[in-house]
Amino acid sequence: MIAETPFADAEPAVGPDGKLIVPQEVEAAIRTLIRWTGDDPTREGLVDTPRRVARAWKEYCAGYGDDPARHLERVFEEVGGYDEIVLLKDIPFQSHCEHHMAPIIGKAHIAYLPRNHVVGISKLARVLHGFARRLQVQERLTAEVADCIWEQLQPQGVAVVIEATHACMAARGVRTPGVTMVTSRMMGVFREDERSRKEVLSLMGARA
Ligand SMILES: Nc1nc2c(ncn2[C@@H]2O[C@H](COP(=O)(O)OP(=O)(O)OP(=O)(O)O)[C@@H](O)[C@H]2O)c(=O)[nH]1
Ligand SMILES: [Zn+2]
Repeated sequence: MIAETPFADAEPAVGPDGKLIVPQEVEAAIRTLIRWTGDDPTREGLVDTPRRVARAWKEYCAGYGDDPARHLERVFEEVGGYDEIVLLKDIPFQSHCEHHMAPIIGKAHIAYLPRNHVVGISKLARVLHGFARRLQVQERLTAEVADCIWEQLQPQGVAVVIEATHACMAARGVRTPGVTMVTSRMMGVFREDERSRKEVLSLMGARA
C-alpha cells in the first residue's frame, strides 16, 4: 500500500478561460507573494508552504466544482400533512470575500414553507456550502442560497438570514473586529405577509 504523502501536490485544473493551470504555477505565485511580503520562501519553515496554500485554496473554493441545485433533486412527497415552516438554524459556514480573499466566517439560518414536498435537511447545508466555498460577497451568497431553494423546491416561501464577520474588516484596512454583517433574503409568503415574516425571524432568533 502506498501511503498518501502529507504534501501531495494539488491537481492541475482547467480555468474558466479553458486554459490548463498546473499546481507549479500556483506555487510560483505564492513564492512570489512570500518574497514580496519580505520573507524567504526557501527557508525551512516556508519550503512546503506554497504547496499547502495551493491545496488549501482548492479546498476553500471547492464550490466551483459543485452545482448546489443538484442537492435538492431528491425530495420527499410524504410529509404527514406537515404544512408549517422548516428551519435549519445556526449553520456554520466559511467563505472568502472576493475583494481581499480574506475569510468570511458566520452562520446561516435557512427556512422554507413547503408546498408539496420537503428535502432532507442536510441538503440545505450542502446548498449553503456549495455557494459559500467560492469567492463571495455576503449579499450574493444570501441571494444565491435563497434563489436556489426557491427555484428547485417551488415552496410557498423561503427565508435566508446570514450573520458573518469579515476578516478583511477585522485584520486589515479599518481593523475593526467584532462587527457582524447581517443579510437576509425573503421570498414568497415571507416577503408578502408580515405575520409569516415575523414568525420566521422569531424562530431564527436572528438579528435581522
Ligand atoms: N457589501 C459588501 N462589502 C464587502 C464584503 N466583503 C468585503 N466587503 C467590503 O468591500 C469593500 C472593498 O472596498 P475597496 O475600497 O474597493 O477596497 P479597500 O481599499 O481595500 O477597502 P477597505 O477595506 O476599506 O480598506 C470594503 O469596504 C470591504 O469591507 C461583502 O460581503 N459585502
Ligand atoms: Zn474583503
